[in-house]
Amino acid sequence: MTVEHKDRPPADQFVVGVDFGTLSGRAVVVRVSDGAELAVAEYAYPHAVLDRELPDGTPLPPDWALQVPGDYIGVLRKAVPEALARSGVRPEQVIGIGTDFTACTVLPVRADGTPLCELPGLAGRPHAYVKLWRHHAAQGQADRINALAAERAEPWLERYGGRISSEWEFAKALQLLEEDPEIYDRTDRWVEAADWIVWRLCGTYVRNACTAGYKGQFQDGGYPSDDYLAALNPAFTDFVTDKLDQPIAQLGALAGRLTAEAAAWTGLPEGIAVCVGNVDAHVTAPAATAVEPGRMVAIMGTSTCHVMSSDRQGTVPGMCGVVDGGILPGLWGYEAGQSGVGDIFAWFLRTGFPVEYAERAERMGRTPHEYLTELAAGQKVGEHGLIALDWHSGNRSVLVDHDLSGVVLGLTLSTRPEDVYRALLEATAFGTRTIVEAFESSGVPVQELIIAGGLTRNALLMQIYADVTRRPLGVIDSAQGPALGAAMHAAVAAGAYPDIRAAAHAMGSARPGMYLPDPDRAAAYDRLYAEYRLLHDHFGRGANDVMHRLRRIRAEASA
Ligand SMILES: Nc1ncnc2c1ncn2[C@@H]1O[C@H](COP(=O)(O)OP(=O)(O)O)[C@@H](O)[C@H]1O
Ligand SMILES: O=C(CO)[C@@H](O)[C@@H](O)COP(=O)(O)O
Repeated sequence: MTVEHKDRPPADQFVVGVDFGTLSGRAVVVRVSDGAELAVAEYAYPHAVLDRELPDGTPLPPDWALQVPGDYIGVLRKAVPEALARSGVRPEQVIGIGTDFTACTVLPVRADGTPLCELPGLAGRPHAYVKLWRHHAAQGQADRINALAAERAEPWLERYGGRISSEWEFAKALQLLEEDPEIYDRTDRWVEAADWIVWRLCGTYVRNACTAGYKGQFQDGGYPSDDYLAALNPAFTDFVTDKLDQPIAQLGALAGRLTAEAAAWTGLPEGIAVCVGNVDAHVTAPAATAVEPGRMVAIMGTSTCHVMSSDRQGTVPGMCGVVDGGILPGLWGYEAGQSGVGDIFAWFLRTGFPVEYAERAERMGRTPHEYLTELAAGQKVGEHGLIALDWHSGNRSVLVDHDLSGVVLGLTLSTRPEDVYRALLEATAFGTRTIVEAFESSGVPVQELIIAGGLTRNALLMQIYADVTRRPLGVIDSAQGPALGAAMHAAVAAGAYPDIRAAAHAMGSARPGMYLPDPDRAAAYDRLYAEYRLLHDHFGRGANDVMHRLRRIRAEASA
């Protein structure tokens, strides 16, 4: 069904946005004319993240993080029809569906898109599964990729701040080749989950420009050369030609039409527009109306991604990449990030939240996060005497080293759980300030910080970020920013808007200056931030390599 473009679409047209996060998928039914979200439904992945063992019990080494692709189909079969039912919208009123995904979340598939982990006899092979974005076991391959690229002065390296991450497509594929060549050989396509889910919806495999650029190193019309790949590993020479290369489409483009199978899963009409895939961070920028240069959106959830468009092409040390049109057409899209944020807070709840605290929280009707946040909120800056490094999941920006690890300094016998929890909240704010300062000192100005993602629910965390960064914080209006962004791109793909900027002005919204920096707290945080940066450089830039030595000791012990 094609939609005639009008100045403002009719109020009875709707789109569905589906945000595939780390632990769950969220479907939202959105009104095309104004971005109103009529209903949302969430489906938690039954297998969550496989980081200890496969479903059949096969053990996994440290730093692995896999997922089961069937869980993603569960989101289409459960969350989408549930959101549609809750919305009261009739299926025939829906003109398109858009999706966004975590990235780089990649999987090996056969030519028809069948994941290798679903093939007979491969359920016990770790490399046959989806490698989640935070799969960090390819750091060795990433180190070799970086060393060889620097040695050969590969032109694309500077587009990624000088270092390629172990989280991205080439490092993960090289690990697959070198650790399970049979699975590598049986892989017809190496696919981003962002594109695989669109393939499942419309039967067409097209790569989206966002993951191709940031995670697949596609720059200036090409990938890293075959002879560079051959120098990495001769068996890797044809990786791009044989397993990666595929037509690339711009964000907001039409990937195809909803198939009969996907219509049966979702309850949506066969033939509606299916938008090209997108990434959960980048898709959120227009939902937060950040369509002008210099407006940085930090999507804070399990991890944090910092995305910002600029009219300047620059090199920011340790950024995740700069891609022409990576976020918005016609502008350079920058990405940076912190691979552990909400994940670090979750780790502390698993390991440092005493039973008596849990009982008190339950009696008060608070979640563990809410309870610890309330206890921590009353403290003055620095009162706990702690400082932490937010590297429990490695460091994505600006050091790009996932063999680094977390630190909490200053512990005494009187340190309480709420003290450590607050120190962890603050450490992630120091990490964001480090990134913002890297942009500023590289000549790429950050005019405004807008927060999106699940962590906007924590007001103390937001205020800490305002105080630490000494910047007013805007907050996106939508509690489902990525899903709204995906819905907006679906509206463009369905022809309701000429481009994503027009959709952003009609459907996106954010509140500027929701959290303002307090001068006294900001001054107190400057002292703690100075200590954070000393630790950052001491442990992260080679002065003391103890974190890497500990990993080697652990690897030897676990071997
Ligand atoms: N009130 C809270 N304060 C701090 N962290 C929270 C709170 N609620 C949830 N989290 C963390 O947020 C993360 C989930 O973020 P969310 O944006 O909902 O999902 P995703 O990262 O999958 O998109 C989890 O790691 C969880 O520990
Ligand atoms: O890395 C990216 C985007 O480039 C994210 O998809 C990844 O950090 C996961 O994000 P979430 O924390 O699950 O929202």
